[in-house]
Amino acid sequence: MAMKFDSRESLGRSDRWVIKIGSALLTNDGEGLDRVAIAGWVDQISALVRSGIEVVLVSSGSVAEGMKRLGLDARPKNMHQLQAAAAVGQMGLVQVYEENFKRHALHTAQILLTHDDLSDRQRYLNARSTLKELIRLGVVPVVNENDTVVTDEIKFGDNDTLGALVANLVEADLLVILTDQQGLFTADPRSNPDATLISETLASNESLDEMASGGAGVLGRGGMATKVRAARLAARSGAHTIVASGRLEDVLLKVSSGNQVGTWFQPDAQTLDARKQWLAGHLRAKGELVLDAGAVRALTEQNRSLLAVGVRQVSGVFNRGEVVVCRDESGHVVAHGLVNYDVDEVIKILGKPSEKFEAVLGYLAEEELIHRDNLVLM
Ligand SMILES: Nc1ncnc2c1ncn2[C@@H]1O[C@H](COP(=O)(O)OP(=O)(O)O)[C@@H](O)[C@H]1O
Ligand SMILES: N[C@@H](CCC(=O)OP(=O)(O)O)C(=O)O
Repeated sequence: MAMKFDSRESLGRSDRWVIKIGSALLTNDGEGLDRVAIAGWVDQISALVRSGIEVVLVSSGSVAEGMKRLGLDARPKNMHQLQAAAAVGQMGLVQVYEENFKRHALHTAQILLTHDDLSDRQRYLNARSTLKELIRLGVVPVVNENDTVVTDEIKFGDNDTLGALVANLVEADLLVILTDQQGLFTADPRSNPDATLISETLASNESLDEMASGGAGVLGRGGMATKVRAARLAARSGAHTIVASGRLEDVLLKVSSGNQVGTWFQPDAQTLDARKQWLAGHLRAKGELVLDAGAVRALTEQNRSLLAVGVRQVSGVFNRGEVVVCRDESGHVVAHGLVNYDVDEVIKILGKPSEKFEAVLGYLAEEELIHRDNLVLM
């Protein structure tokens, strides 16, 4: 299958972009938001919108701005202090975007999301419809994590992941991640001055993990590791990702003219349909199943449904219809799927063939524990 965007030029002309601006870039050396820099990105985004590109912005910066407003020197360690700082700072963040987009006669909209919003199918579909309607109206949505209500268990934590899931949600062609480095280097350039910039790669390239293992900056959350992961998540809906420096002059306009800036992560040929992308995007599931080697082969090599007979262990609390993670016996994630039985029932039927279900449970709801239509390999 020919790739839809086979050159920087064609990608630069694509219709729908998600642009993520990271904490490391947005903040002025711990002095709150860098308003001059933000005004510059807004000028560029406005030019893109005027040229017909639909843009959803994912912006970090609430914690950094909140820290400044509350007079805090260091990022709070205490969860509630952090959430309070985010709540205060989010006001400043949307204010800056609103003011700047107004200069270009463009409206903005605030969208705050949590992981739960995207795990629940109905809320996911609602978020999608609202974002698409805003785009249709020519409004620039400004998305951030809803830091005030998230807990450790349910947070995205870094906005790269959020950006990728938003790219899936709106079926973007391109995810642009602006950060404080020129792109992905062969090693963390902060500690490896000889590292070189990767200019293009397949998102699935496994050697990227080692290169990106260097951690984040002082204010950033995930470093390059979450950007590589984001590129892979975005690739599931066929989106390309460019990681580039937000400090490079006219960086977004350069991307749109097809200049070779940053690192271009290309998706593999195969993309998932929208429902399977939603399944794949579950980063934290309600439960886990451990599969034996035969079940792993049935899923990965033969494209079969998961039967209870191949399941060795179950954990978590889940009901029929919820998403569970399937792992092999060494702990590697093999698949995500919508399970056909509640956890109490799975405990009773695991390791058993389907014809025994009736004797054990008193009924047979489905032969498969997870039907292959509801399974996505990871
Ligand atoms: N291989 C690499 N190439 C480039 N940057 C890397 C690499 N490994 C780690 N990093 C670090 O990732 C940081 C950017 O991530 P992060 O601090 O999370 O920024 P942001 O807030 O923009 O997401 C850079 O400052 C850099 O030091
Ligand atoms: N939601 C947080 C952003 C989290 C964060 O810093 O992420 P990232 O920009 O990916 O390093 C905030 O607005 O401060």
